[in-house]
Amino acid sequence: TRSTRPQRLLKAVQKNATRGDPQSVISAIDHFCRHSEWAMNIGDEKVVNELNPEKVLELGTYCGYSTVRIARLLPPGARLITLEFNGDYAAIARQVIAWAGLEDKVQLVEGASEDWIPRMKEHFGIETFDLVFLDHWKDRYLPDTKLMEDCGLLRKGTVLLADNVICPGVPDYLQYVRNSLSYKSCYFKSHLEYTKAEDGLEKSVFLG
Ligand SMILES: C[C@H](C[C@H]1O[C@@H](n2cnc3c(N)ncnc32)[C@H](O)[C@@H]1O)NC(=O)c1cc(-c2ccc(F)cc2)cc(O)c1O
Ligand SMILES: [Mg+2]
Repeated sequence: TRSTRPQRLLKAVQKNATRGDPQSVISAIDHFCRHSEWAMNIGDEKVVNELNPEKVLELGTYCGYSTVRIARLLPPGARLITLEFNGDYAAIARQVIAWAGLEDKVQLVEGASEDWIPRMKEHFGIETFDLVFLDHWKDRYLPDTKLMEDCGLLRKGTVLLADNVICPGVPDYLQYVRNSLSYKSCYFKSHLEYTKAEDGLEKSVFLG
């Protein structure tokens, strides 16, 4: 059978990127997406701010592109936990993360966000997160944000960074973080990865 897009993305990484060099992995995936195929990553325009977080949670790993983008910026000892419920994608992402040499900073968990958010404390010994990157099914952003609040995983100053708030769009989530007194929210206009369509990131700081 014909290979899948994630499998072709992984091949492009193994062919064009240098083991242990995260930047070369990012460039290989950018090149693959921009010139050969479109994949649902955060694009090379949506730069993740230098927040210097110690504890990061990513919802929706896909092929691990944004995982590598974030993890390469983490200081020594910092950790990124990323959740992906599609086993095929998780298998690809694991190899992309390993190729970048970031496996000791990244913990990829194969499972659904709604099942694993309540287990962060007892299973990973996580008190609170410094940064959460929301990039999974768009109708899960709001329920999972409320779940993280209820599980006490957000602290004063935790940053929620939500991808695709315009395209495909997350209207219920935007309405919540922009009107809730518990968040200070701002929008970073960008483009849907590798296209001219408008998209953007919403950055929301939890006020406690
Ligand atoms: C949702 C996907 C990303 C991944 O998330 C995993 N996932 C899901 N729900 C859960 C969960 N509840 N727990 C754990 N993992 C979970 C999944 O399996 C995908 O691998 N991303 C997108 O769909 C996505 C789509 C577009 C896009 C834009 C314009 C178009 F015309 C079409 C598509 C752009 C983007 O930038 C995206 O990110
Ligand atoms: Mg996305």
